[in-house]
Amino acid sequence: MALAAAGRVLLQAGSRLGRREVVDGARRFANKRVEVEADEAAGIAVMKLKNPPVNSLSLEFLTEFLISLEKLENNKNFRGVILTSERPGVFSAGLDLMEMYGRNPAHYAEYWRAVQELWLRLYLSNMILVCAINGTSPAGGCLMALTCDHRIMADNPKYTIGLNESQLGIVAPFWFKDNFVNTVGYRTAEHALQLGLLFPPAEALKLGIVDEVVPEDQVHSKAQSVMAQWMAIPDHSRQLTKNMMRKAMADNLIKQREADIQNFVSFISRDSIQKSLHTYLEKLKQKKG
Ligand SMILES: CCC/C=C/C(=O)SCCNC(=O)CCNC(=O)[C@H](O)C(C)(C)COP(=O)([O-])OP(=O)([O-])OC[C@H]1O[C@@H](n2cnc3c(N)ncnc32)[C@H](O)[C@@H]1OP(=O)([O-])[O-]
Repeated sequence: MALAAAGRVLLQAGSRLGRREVVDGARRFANKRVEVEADEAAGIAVMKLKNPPVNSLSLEFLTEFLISLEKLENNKNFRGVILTSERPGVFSAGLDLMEMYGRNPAHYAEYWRAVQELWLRLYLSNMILVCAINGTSPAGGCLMALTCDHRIMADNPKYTIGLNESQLGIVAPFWFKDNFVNTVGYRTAEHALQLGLLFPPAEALKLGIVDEVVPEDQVHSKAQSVMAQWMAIPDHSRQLTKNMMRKAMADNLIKQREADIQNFVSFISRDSIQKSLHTYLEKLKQKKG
């Protein structure tokens, strides 16, 4: 119920943005920050993140992404989605730091609700989600990948993936942590989360953060062949199994959603946390210069 209500709010916000356009009938649609190549006959869509420069998960991005996802969910012909980046090199830089820095509590609350919604919608999706990780994917970017049923990463040692929040002086919330623990196991998660570790593809594969590492130019073909394998399983049995595996963890957030928002708002509003974010943003700037 709460999920549906939040979804409606996002849809209203999306139509206010007015940036959605339908291109080429049902086959392809795009808004400013997400491009969807939808092959209705095959039942598969490719969702490409395109929020330059680094696909950060801004509020506008989240709104547009959720609208596109809902559109696919509402069309029963679509059974599978491949998530990838329109910009090879960066899958997603994670949550948008500018949404969490120097804003007011109402903004933090609105932003956090949208981040929760992204996770819940992806994590509980009935569709098959395959992630084609064609670039670096820290923090929120890693979380998006973790919601998928299968993860394929490009074999480029420059790319990293993981939950690096503690390096920024912030803390991955319990549901990021739960999703990570359920993927890599408790001890690995405990170690990696405290140190905020980011892993290159070979290590990510060893730890089970990703399921496969393939040459960069084969990420998309591999994603298509993995999708074909998953599509061969009857939907009802796969969906019931997925729900059985995931429902309890999602329910844990749903039942304390408002408290989680309040926690985030009071945490991120602290002077010490704002200072940490300021320092991190300065570091990013210096790296550039
Ligand atoms: C409790 C909360 C839980 C939090 C979860 C999270 O996800 S926290 C997030 C944890 N995420 C991270 O720790 C990742 C931080 N980012 C990086 O490490 C690198 O940007 C990169 C490796 C992703 C790409 O390297 P690259 O050499 O291709 O690109 P570049 O470095 O030159 O950046 C280009 C521009 O983008 C800007 N910008 C970058 N990221 C963000 C962002 N998340 N947001 C907003 N802006 C961001 C950057 O400042 C610069 O702006 P400028 O100066 O042009 O105005």
